[in-house]
Amino acid sequence: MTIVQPMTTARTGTAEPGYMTGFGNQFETEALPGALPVGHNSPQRCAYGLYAEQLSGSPFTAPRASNERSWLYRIRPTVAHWGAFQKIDAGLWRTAPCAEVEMPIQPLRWNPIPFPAEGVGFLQGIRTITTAGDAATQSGMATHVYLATRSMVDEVFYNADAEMLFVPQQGALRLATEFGVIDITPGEIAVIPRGVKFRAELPGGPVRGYLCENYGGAFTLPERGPIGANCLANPRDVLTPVAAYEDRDAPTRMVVKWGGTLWATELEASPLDVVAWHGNYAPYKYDLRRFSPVGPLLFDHADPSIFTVLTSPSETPGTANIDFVIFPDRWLVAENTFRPPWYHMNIMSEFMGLIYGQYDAKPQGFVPGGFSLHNCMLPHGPDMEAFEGASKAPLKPHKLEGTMAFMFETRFPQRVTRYAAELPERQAEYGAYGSKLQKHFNPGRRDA
Ligand SMILES: O=C(O)Cc1cc(O)ccc1O
Ligand SMILES: [Fe+2]
Repeated sequence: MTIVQPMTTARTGTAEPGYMTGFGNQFETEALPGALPVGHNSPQRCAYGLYAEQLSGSPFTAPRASNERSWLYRIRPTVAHWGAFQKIDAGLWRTAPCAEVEMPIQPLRWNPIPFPAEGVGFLQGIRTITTAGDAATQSGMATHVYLATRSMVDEVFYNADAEMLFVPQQGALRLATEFGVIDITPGEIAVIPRGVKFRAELPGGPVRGYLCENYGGAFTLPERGPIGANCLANPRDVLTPVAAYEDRDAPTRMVVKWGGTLWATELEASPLDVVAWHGNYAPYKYDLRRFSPVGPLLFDHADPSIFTVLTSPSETPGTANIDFVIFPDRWLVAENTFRPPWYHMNIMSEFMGLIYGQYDAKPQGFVPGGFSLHNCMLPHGPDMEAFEGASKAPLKPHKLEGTMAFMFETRFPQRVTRYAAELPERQAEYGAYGSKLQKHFNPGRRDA
């Protein structure tokens, strides 16, 4: 297999080899000198006999701030691969709308899903936990756990239904994409835009992680408002790969997810054959430990939106199709304050996962690799242990360390799949965790 290493790496500062820094830039990168046309998108004949192809992530007429497209200079155009397709089994992968089971009204929580003893490939290992909205109307999302013990070999995939946000929890994942190669390990995330072909490889053994399929507006960095120009996820820490192509004439299976169905076709060559590209529609990665949290410096617990890494906007300003929020290492300093999350009910619905460490609202039972769902307008908050501990803890500055929980929060109710509802890892007793909270009321004692 030929993976041609990049010749140009418009690298600055702290970027790792093979990546360019910045978010939403107009990037340009070429793996052969002169492969990118200068001042031109579509010359009569492209250098090296390449084909030019535009990949549009937004309508042509989208406003500049949300207009996304790239030009790809490739060995064969994608349409050259368009042979006979066969519908294939989507396994445990589901697409919204998906009303397989009644929506439970309880809070739900699961232990980590174990690896199947017989091993599993990457696409077959995607297990849908929740779906929300409707992929066909380009709104909503699906949450999944991915489990894989085998790399994709002679196989590539693209998703026409959704942008894909990968959140590794165990093991290193290599995403060999049309735009270049992205390596991620737990603590990092990667986003692959809708329509971008890739192959998932496991350089270090089995992988498990969380995956959010975003059917709606492309993820972007949230506005910072009065926070100003710095902190939260800084654009310079977002990394986009430089061009790297395969000139590989070997039978390759291409799987396409389109309209909730998986389709497969046999190609005579690898379609990861983009020698050069330019534009602002491209995959990227980000190390969540670079997130600079901003929080309450004197009293009270702020809304978790202060920890938004990426947001998928809807047509209603401030009402996200999805917010991707993290709970990273940080200092808790608030005085005379109950420091963990408050008890609450929320119009948005909250899927949470734990990458590593302990989550302060649920110190036990919510374990790395596990996940929970607190749906639209269903009450939740710290469990009894967290409440009792935090109500009595001395309020010295305290550092939450070695922890990384996250939330996929959406404006739409999330439906669990039959698979998730029936998983043996579902914690049957979790729904009643709130009933352990004690009555402390004492009308005769104001400073109870
Ligand atoms: O429910 C949760 O644990 C997530 C969450 C955290 C927080 O600090 C405030 C609100 C919220 O929904
Ligand atoms: Fe919540």
